[in-house]
Amino acid sequence: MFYALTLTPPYVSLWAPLGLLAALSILYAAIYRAFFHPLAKYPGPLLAKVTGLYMVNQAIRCRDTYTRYELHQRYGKVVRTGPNELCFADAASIKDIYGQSSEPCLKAPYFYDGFTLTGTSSVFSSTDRIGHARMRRLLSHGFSERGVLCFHDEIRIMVERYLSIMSQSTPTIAKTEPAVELHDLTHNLFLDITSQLSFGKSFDILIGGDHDGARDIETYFNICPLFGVFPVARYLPFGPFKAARKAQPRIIRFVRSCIDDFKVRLSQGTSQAGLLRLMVEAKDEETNSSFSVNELIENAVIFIIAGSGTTAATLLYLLYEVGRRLEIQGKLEREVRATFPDLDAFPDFETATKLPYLNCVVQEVLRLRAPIPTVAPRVSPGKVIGGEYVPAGTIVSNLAYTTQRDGSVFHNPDSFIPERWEHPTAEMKVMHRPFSTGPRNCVGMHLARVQLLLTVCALYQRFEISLDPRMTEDMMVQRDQGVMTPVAKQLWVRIRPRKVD
Ligand code: HEM
Repeated sequence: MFYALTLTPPYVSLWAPLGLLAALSILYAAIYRAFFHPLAKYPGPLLAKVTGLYMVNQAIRCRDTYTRYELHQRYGKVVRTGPNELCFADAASIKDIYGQSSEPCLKAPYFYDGFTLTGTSSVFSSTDRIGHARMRRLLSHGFSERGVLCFHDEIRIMVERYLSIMSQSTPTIAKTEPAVELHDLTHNLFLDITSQLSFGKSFDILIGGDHDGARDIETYFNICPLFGVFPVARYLPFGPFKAARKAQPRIIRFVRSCIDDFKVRLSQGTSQAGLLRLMVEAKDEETNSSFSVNELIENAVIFIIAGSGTTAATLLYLLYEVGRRLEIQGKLEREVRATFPDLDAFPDFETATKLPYLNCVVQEVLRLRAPIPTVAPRVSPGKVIGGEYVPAGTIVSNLAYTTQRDGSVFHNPDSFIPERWEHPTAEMKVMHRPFSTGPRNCVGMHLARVQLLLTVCALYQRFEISLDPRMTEDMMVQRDQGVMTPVAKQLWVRIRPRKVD
């Protein structure tokens, strides 16, 4: 022991000053960030002001959105959520951050760079203004409200399949247990539709069960948002990181083969309508360019990621919120059944989109249970945001989760009241943005609406639906993992096919 002690002085002399220097640098950075940084005047938790690890910890615990919301309740409409980050919840900054502008706040690369398979950007992950505008032009025709109506038949076929699986399950299960679980079935419906449109070939999970490509995409995209924040995570040799790395080349091979097959069918004149066809055939006049193969891969995959879980979660929450309120359910059923009385005639979108109460219900679900009300970070170019100058390079966002619950704009903000949308105020329209707003709003908004309205109309047209008593609010708490989905991953309902004399 004494021998050991006699060895310590040289180490002490080497490490002690280094340790002291490190401690002093950390202390200096913390004091600077808390009291002298250009963002020092903004309120927020002390820990968030001095280290980005505060919000990283919230994200790892799936509490990023909830924590930001709580911070807005505590500190007000502008909160410093990181050493170099401000999170807003007022009306003015929505336009300043996300609106069309000659000085736009571009998407923050640290967040969006992770969403790539090949190293090429998709329309979602692009952080470059000009490159992004080119992709939006290439996609604009097919994603327009008229454009997505070309996919009506593909969508109808899948929804018919979904309904038929439900009516088949009901009588057999009914002998012992008159309930059907809709969470997985609904996710599979939208995975099947989106893969049909994006890859020209459906996963067919509704009829065929598990699909390797779908599993790989889920494995990779559950982890890849971390790659932007911690690039080193791409190379970690264990657990989900390793699984994601292994899935990556398989996804690229799979999507490339779908594209190749599709091009053959296109040349033979046997291909169907869909997003892939739109992308393969699109030409941008302004740059005289088309999508490269890697851009086709990136975009086809991002449509699956951005388009299936979001639409599924919206439908599940609609069935849940409506199912809990008999009065609302009755009103919706009466509207749908009076409009589409013939059970053999599948509802059409042009009629469905004009149903006033249905539209109110969808708006209210998207207000209270939006799938992406989460942080959408942008970089300030150095401009006035929400009335104050925000220095260049500051990460800024405006949280829809908070604005859509603002009690000064939405009365009884935590209650589900579709009627509030019968006469929305101008402020409600600004604060409500489930599909975001401005040049980076959701390109798939019209497609989502077509899928949702057709499925909801067909469900209430054909079935008597009621919530199973086992459903509790705890099961439907939104799990905050980028896309907000029911934590229990279950929605149990009782379903009886309707009979009309
Ligand atoms: C109810 C369903 C949906 C909701 C609530 C929704 C919501 C959103 C939101 C909030 C954004 C902005 C995200 C950000 O800035 O980080 C977004 C972007 C996007 N969404 Fe959707 N989405 C839905 C369905 C879809 C569908 C069906 C597709 C395509 C098949 C799609 C494709 C995209 C893409 C590609 C972007 C990026 C657009 C760009 O940056 O130019 N979404 N969506």
